[in-house]
Amino acid sequence: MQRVVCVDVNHSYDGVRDAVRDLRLEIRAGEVLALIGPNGAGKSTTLRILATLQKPDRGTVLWDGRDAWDDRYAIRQKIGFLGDGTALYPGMTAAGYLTFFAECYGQDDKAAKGRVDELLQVFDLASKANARISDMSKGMRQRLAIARTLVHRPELLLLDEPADGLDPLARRQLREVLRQVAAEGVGIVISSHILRELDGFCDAVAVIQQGKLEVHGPVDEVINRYEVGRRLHEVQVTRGLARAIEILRKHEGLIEALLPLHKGEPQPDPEKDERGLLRVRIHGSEERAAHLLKELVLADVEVISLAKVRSDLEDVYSSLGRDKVS
Ligand SMILES: Nc1ncnc2c1ncn2[C@@H]1O[C@H](COP(=O)(O)OP(=O)(O)OP(=O)(O)O)[C@@H](O)[C@H]1O
Repeated sequence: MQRVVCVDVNHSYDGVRDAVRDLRLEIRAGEVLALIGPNGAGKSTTLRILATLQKPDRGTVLWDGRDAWDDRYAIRQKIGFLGDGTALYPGMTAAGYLTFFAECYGQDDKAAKGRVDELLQVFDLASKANARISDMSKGMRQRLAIARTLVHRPELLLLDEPADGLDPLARRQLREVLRQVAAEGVGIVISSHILRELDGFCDAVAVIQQGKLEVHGPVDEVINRYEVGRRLHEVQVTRGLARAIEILRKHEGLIEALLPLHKGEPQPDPEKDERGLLRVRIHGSEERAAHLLKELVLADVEVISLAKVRSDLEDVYSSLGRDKVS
């Protein structure tokens, strides 16, 4: 697979409300696409349509230019899918479960054993190979479910909220595994309503709200388009904190937060403390930021730096929320 494209995909379950509307998405080989949206936004529906488990009412999914629905039986062999209610058979062992799926995909005993051992290692489950699924923790079961999606070396991996139930270490491990899988040329779509999980890990992002795609593109491009990166700045003050606040307050809505200069230090009190970190949103040109810095320095405020904060997807998301409200 080189490219999977959704072309104007629409779907409604009840004929009244659109679960997804005019969806245009593109997934490329080796790319991790984050599908982000609140509950009920249409993420699972999108993934099910991409997996050819749901026929869209209108529009098509093209798999290297060919209609995926028409070719669905062949295409399903190339897809790894983790749905939101993936069944695990509690009486099976971890190794038995993976072997069962490897055999379903037609692997002979030797190939199946090799692949199962490899996946148990990768997902840190080797010591649980012979444990019954019913005796495994939620996180282990989730790792096993994800391992199952890779048994047949898919070309497109579709994961619906895969980090659900994983602790922070397991989440990091999952990100590392998925980056390796992507590096082998697999296209990955991963849905979540928790943005922090996906920031800094995916190549492209699609934000979906009420069935409609709000943003789609490479992460950096999306962040730049929303200009959130350019707006948020941090001013590190070592002397003259109260004066700095007074000056910045003259510019309405500028100050977002006052924080300690270093993590772990107490919250500064501008009446007593000289040092602090101010988070400010500077709209407009770079010259405006330079001008503010000059104003601070001329007022004898000692500033270590006034610098842009690299924005993350969280900012894009909340900026979208603001756009919608206003
Ligand atoms: N099987 C179904 N029958 C009827 N309506 C459905 C069905 N599945 C989803 N919907 C509706 O379609 C809309 C989109 O749901 P979907 O599950 O795709 O969203 P989601 O973004 O995955 O949400 P969540 O994060 O809560 O899983 C919702 O309004 C939901 O109620």
